[in-house]
Amino acid sequence: MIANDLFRKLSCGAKFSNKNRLPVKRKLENDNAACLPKSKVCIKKEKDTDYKVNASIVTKSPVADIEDMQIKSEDSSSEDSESDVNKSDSNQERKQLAQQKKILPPEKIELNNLLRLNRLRNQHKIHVKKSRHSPKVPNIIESFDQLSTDYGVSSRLVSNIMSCYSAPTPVQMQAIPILLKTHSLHACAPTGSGKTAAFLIPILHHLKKPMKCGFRALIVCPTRELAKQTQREALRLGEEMNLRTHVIQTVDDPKKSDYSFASGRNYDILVTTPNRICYLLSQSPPKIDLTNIQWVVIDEADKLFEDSKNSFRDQLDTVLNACNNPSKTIALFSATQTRDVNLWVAKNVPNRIRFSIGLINGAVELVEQKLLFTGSESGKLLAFREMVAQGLHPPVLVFVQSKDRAQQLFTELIYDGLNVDIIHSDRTQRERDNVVRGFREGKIWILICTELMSRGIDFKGVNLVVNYDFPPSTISYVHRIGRTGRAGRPGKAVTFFTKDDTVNLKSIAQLIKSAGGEVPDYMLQLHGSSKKARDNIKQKAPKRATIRTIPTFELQQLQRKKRFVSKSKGKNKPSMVSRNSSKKSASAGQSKL
Ligand SMILES: Nc1ncnc2c1ncn2[C@@H]1O[C@H](COP(=O)(O)OP(=O)(O)OP(=O)(O)O)[C@@H](O)[C@H]1O
Repeated sequence: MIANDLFRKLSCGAKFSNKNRLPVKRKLENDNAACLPKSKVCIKKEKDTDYKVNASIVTKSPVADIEDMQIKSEDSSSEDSESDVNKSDSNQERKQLAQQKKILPPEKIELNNLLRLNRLRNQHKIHVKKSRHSPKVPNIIESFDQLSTDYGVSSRLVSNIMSCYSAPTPVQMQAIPILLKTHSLHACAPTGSGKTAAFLIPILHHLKKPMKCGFRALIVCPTRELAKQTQREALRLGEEMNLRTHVIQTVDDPKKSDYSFASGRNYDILVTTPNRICYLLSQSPPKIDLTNIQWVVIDEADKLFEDSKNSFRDQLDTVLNACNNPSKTIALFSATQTRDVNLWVAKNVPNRIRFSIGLINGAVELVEQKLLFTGSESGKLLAFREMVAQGLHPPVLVFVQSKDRAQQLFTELIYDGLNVDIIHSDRTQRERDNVVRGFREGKIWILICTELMSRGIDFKGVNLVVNYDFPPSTISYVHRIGRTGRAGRPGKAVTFFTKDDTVNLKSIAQLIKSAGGEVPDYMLQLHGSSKKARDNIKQKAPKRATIRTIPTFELQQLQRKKRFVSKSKGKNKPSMVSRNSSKKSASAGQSKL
């Protein structure tokens, strides 16, 4: 077929007499055998083209080939009238097409399509993990248009989506069709990869319009900030659909916190933290009715499963018992996964589909990551000031390990004349809301925060994350630095460390390396720390010296001591510093920087 096709192209415009009408294949062979200089050129061309055609066939899928053939046969029909050869050519093509159709039954075509979709899954690093009880995994979607053609999603919703986003992200490609088919799901996808829209779009589609039967969807988030952000996204995607998305503001005011059966039930979607919902359920009679819930989404699932005083596992049991609709769909999303969550999900949602995008618990490759040894606490402050002096590009998020330290750093930086604020759980809700708004609007350039803000919060265009205090775990690291490098944008993350931060240093260095970053070899060769040490550091942050500028006088004293130490070391005398490690580290920091 290829030779015929080529021949037709090369011979375009030439006239053939009847006696030249040999079968095309034979004619080409004859031409090759007795080639004149002119025909040599033709043959050479023919070979070039032949090569190209062959190459394109190799790279295309069988389905694409069939489509190609159909297009070619249509094209050639216009040329056919020009010569008899072309007519016979076209006949032959039609025969071959019919033959192909015979060779490829509809199932085979379907199979080819599946192969193509699987190739796309690999390309987007979508890894589906099959389990015994999970249903058939729906095909991925490649564009948002498919939502209306394949799933009957309303044009209103599709146009809302397309006014926000042009194409689905990998997690959306796979999660949206799964949830549109109302299958339960457990998905793990990198920070900033669009998980929120992945669950909101199917929920908005299924709920369609407001109804007076109370909450039909429940989204559980670890913090109120994240709940409000999810509500905002729901309002944006559900514009003009009139669905009512509610965040519980208060549980103390009886008038404002009655969501019981008798309360009018003018709500559709509830976004909340587990504590609030459990509190309302624990009232007698319960102040919230969840009997009509068809969708339960657990966002940041592994955070909610972290052991705390009010273990979320118990809370979740309470919540799921209250959502007693047997046909509800349960979806769990997170950027990181822990064994605990996997075990819980396997036991409680056995029929879920499980998939992940890219490396599980990996850092986003778009973030340029750096580990910076500062020697001591005062070294950190110097390093931060140095970064400011060199020019910071706001907005910048700075993570510290406690509220006290947030306040200490704030006090230092505000006197440097920086446009800085803090957010932590001791601030009132109004203060927290104002700070988040100020940061979003660019009024605050540097936001100092605790672990509270490490999960889920989507500040547009954060340029830099500074881990002023070393994160308590690799998972915390992934989430903290995931506040930058979101939705395909690049970002930077700098993590300060001192000699007190060795427990997770190796694993974080490995993580940076696997995301394509550079780390010194010695970090990768460190001994791995024990599980006990890792658990301890998660439970209790290391004790650190107060964040404060060391007055010049004190600094001189420290330097004198340092000189004394180095002299006495030279004389092999016991070091003063070895008896006072914090001072030793302070001086080390000064020298380093
Ligand atoms: N299809 C898309 N195309 C472009 N941007 C998108 C798309 N979907 C979502 N986004 C944007 O990507 C950003 C991150 O989305 P989102 O907050 O849902 O991420 P996430 O995966 O939940 O992150 P995290 O794990 O940190 O919670 C948001 O600003 C969102 O508007």
